Amino acid sequence: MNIALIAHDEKKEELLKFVDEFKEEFAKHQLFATGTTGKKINELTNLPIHRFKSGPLGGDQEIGAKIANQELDAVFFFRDPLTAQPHEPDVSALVRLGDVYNIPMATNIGSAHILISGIIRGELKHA
Ligand SMILES: O=C(CO)COP(=O)(O)O
Repeated sequence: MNIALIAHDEKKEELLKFVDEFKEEFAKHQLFATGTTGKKINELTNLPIHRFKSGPLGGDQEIGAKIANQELDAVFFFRDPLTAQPHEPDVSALVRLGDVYNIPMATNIGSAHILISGIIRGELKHA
């Protein structure tokens, strides 16, 4: 499966810990990320990961384009709901496209655990 991993700055530690915890599973998939998130995941886990631009510089839009081209099967997007983002329109556009194309998308650690469980069990449509 093609999986995108994205986190806002205040949520990066949480996503890193999550990816590290499920490293064995993530290693079985093709991973994509926004720039800084991908760099940090790769440094921590050594997992190969395709990095797009940093979110505020267009990375969210690049991932959105991948969704529109139906090239992503699942998205983990740990959003920070308490901090204003300069690229909020891009964030909304990414989430919107996820809904347009019915892409399973976890936007917090609670739903992330459910989504990774589904992936591990092969319950996703494209798994
Ligand atoms: O801003 C982001 C998502 O909206 C994430 O971008 P970075 O991974 O480059 O920090």
